[in-house]
Amino acid sequence: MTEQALRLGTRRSKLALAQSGQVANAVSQVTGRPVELVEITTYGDTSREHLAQIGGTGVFVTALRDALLRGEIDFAVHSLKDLPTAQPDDLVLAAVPLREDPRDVLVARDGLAFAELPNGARVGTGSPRRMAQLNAYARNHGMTIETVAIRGNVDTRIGYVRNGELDAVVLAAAGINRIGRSDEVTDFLSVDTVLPAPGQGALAIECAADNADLIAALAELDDPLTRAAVTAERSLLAALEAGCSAPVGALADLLADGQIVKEMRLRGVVGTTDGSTLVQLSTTGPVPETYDQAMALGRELAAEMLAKGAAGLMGERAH
Ligand SMILES: NCc1[nH]cc(CCC(=O)O)c1CC(=O)O
Repeated sequence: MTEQALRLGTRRSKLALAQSGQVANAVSQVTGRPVELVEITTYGDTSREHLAQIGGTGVFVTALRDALLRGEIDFAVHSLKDLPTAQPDDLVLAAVPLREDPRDVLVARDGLAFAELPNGARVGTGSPRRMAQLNAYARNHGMTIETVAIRGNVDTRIGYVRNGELDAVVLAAAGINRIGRSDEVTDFLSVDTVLPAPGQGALAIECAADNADLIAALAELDDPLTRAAVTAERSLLAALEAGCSAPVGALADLLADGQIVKEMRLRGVVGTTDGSTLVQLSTTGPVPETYDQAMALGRELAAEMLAKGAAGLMGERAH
């Protein structure tokens, strides 16, 4: 008798299907069971509004979570950066696999790097976080750029450069890699210039809290250091009371002395979208061994950023 297939709920976008396909293979290896993809349309997929306007929080995940709670699917794969920081009691993040490249990248005409863009260049991004940091960099380097609010899937956004409407667009490296279009990248933006969104480049595998057998099996796909890093980043976001469409960047990484890992560093930034003001700070602490320690690192940095006026820069709160 063949074992019953596990049902993996996924969005239908090319990116979602690519990352769900990868996870499906990994899950079928660790469980020995076949995995079947169940495609689900979310509000974020159908709404044509700008994410900053619809609030951002959870627009890509609510329909998947509802399907989990109704028992229509066994687990769901999300881009961690799209996941609201509040975790519902009846669902658990069973695994956060090893994160891939967390950076943002530029896709520009004529192979241009960001610093080579001509004055007046039109740079497309729907993300207030990217706008704030790109505009701040431009101001500090005597460049003038015009950030243009766009949205749409990765192919659509690259299309704006191809058809000449924009000089460049900014995307997540992880997304462009996962759909196999990394040869379009003309510049990898240093995290010293643009801190990524909290959780960027990481996936989250979520299932119902009462599904103990599946939770135990999925735990094999968890990467504890990725989980510690994204937990600190998301704790910062939560403590700033910001949503995923707020102009907040964060990245946790490990500081090593030779081969020996010494500390975890958490960097954070909040700014106005015109780039005229940025609050950018970092803190370090022991490499977290528990969820609570990772959370504490994020809260500590948030407190320092709030003391420097971060709250006043976030504009309208998503919630
Ligand atoms: N905002 C949508 C979104 N959610 C996750 C990714 C990319 C993959 C990731 O960060 O894991 C993207 C596209 C992008 O920002 O370019």
